[in-house]
Amino acid sequence: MELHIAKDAAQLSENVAAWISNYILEVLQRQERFTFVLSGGNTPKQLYALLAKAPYNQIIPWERIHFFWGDERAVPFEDERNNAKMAFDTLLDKVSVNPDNIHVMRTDISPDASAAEYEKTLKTYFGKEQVTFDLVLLGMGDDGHTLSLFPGLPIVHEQKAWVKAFWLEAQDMYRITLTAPVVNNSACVLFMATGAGKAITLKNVIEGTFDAEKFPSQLIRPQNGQLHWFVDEAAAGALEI
Ligand SMILES: O=C1O[C@H](COP(=O)(O)O)[C@@H](O)[C@H](O)[C@H]1O
Repeated sequence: MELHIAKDAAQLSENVAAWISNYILEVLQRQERFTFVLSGGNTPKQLYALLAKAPYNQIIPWERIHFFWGDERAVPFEDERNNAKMAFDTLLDKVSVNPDNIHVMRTDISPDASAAEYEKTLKTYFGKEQVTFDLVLLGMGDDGHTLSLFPGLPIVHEQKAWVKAFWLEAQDMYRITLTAPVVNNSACVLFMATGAGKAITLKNVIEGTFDAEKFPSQLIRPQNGQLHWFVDEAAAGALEI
């Protein structure tokens, strides 16, 4: 695991934008297409806005990138809480992506149907054996959740399904999420976490004993890939390093 600490959230977003851009360009020297899994929530908004502007809007070959989502809130696309809408508003509507390469988790059908359809999409793209994303961008909630893997819920233990929908009582909505084993097959996973509100949880996730039931972000350990944590000083405040 590599830990990268930035002064604040703005600097963090700059650092991640530069890192991702270099990584995409490097990987695309070896292969034709790049698979990029986007996260939702607040943390990546600044990053997406930066990627949509110079120099990144010009140097990244956007038409060669396939976009996927790590999780979705099952609310209509027009709803501000919809993770895909946030990515369209901040990034995808502003760069020259190929619309056929954008693979959203649908919220206009039932959550279970959407999860089944997404799993089919992944199998069509990657083949039936396993998914290997080039880059998975993740956030971590103050409670230690990542994707839609929330503390204390059965979804944390899912080993078989690649994508699953479930009712999230605490937020009065369905969630659709990739599962931990799928993400752990990726070539690279990059977490972003900012703010003092995440400091104690981050310490538990990175330095604490393994308790995925309590801190699902601990489940993310790519088997053969890289794991990067990009955090700001406020989030890193309780770490011992
Ligand atoms: O609900 C979600 O939360 C996490 C973390 O969000 P943040 O607002 O603390 O950055 C996010 O990564 C996930 O995609 C989203 O659905």
